[in-house]
Amino acid sequence: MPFPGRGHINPMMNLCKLLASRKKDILITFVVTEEWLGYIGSDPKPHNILFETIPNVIPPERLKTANFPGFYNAVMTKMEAPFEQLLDRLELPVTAIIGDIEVRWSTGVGTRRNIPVALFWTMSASVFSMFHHFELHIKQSHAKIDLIEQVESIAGMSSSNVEELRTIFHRDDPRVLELALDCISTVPQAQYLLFTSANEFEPQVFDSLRAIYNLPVYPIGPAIPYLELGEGSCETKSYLQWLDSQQTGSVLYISLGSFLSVSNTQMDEIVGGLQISGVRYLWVARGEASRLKDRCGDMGLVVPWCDQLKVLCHPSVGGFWTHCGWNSILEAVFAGVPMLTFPLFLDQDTNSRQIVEDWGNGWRVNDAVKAEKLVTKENIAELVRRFMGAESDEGKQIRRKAKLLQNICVVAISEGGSSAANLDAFISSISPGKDH
Ligand SMILES: O=c1ccn([C@@H]2O[C@H](COP(=O)(O)OP(=O)(O)O[C@H]3O[C@H](CO)[C@@H](O)[C@H](O)[C@H]3O)[C@@H](O)[C@H]2O)c(=O)[nH]1
Repeated sequence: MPFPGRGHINPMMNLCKLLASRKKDILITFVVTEEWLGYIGSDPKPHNILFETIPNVIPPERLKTANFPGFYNAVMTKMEAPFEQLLDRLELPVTAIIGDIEVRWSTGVGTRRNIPVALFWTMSASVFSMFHHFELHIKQSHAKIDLIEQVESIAGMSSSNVEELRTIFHRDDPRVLELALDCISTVPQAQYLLFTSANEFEPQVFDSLRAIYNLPVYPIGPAIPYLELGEGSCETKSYLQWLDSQQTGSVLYISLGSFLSVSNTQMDEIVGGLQISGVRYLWVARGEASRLKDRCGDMGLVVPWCDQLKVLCHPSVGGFWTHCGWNSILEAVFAGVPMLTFPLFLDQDTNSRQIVEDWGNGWRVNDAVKAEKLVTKENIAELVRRFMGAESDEGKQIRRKAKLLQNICVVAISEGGSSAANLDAFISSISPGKDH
């Protein structure tokens, strides 16, 4: 049961494909709303993953951004009953439920029906840990989340995390933070905890989570579509052909996420800055693609959507300007591409810091804490030129770090690697006949 959003459905489907590839006789029912079946129903998938739907009981995707707290709340309150009705209709008994933590109610369903539940977290383990410690602090001090305004420190949390929580509290709707914390509080009722991360990406955090929770913690990631990289239809996409005609490492790939947009003024500065920089770029701009196309001239290609992992793995792509959604970051890590970070929402400031300060495979475009401030086209041009330039020592350094992390990633998902072993351990523990 994924949360209905691109950044959640994709990793959940990738997780299911990984499970199906390692256990041929598994049968997976992937539950989506009727609206989401329309978006992903015809995507290729193995025969042992089946779609089932629940009615459109939540607001449609096109209204999501206008009232995200309302949408988030609807997922947590309206989907549980139709999900249970669906369970009653299924022919085969369910041996395990994998539920996105952010649907909140899957552990309740599992407990009532005596079905083991694996909760799946689609952000980083570091963000999970930050929310966990904040939730604990609030519970223990009987305070409301606006206590983040006054506190200097919280046990188990770095001062950067406290600052990032403050940013989330101010910039995003506090109701979203409150609901996310509520979801985290359900984790002790689950039987397993799954992450789309690799143990080696956030080793101390995973150690501490294993000490906190009395249940198996499995980092199985990255849950990105690497199994399908070699596949594809015969027709080559025009943007891949365009990339074929560019020089190695010369193209900056830009994507600012699947559902939030930046202000028009900031967008104008980004377009202006790219033009001045002289760097070639491929920009995924969804609804804004046609407006941007007219203004980008012949240095850039603007498309509404692309096969992102294929693009990041293309040899012509030398950098990624990202809004820091966790899936996009994992794809860049897998591809060994350094990042320019431009966080906009919830976990993205923490992700940006992880890239810039912990991993060293990227630079910031905007300062996380002062994200409201406009970044001018002059600053953008200078940064992009420096970032993509082949010669500078600092540029070489982030590219070296990106390759190092890529190697760690490849080892983790290869046979005998930590993520592959965790997938097998999870499969074995939910297989019939095992004692949960
Ligand atoms: O042209 C495109 C653009 C995006 N994608 C895919 O869309 C997904 C986007 O996911 P992500 O990068 O995580 O961004 P969001 O959709 O914005 O993710 C939401 O969910 C994430 C996981 O919970 C959070 O980290 C983010 O902050 C939150 O905005 C990824 O799988 C991309 O590969 C494409 O395939 N083609």
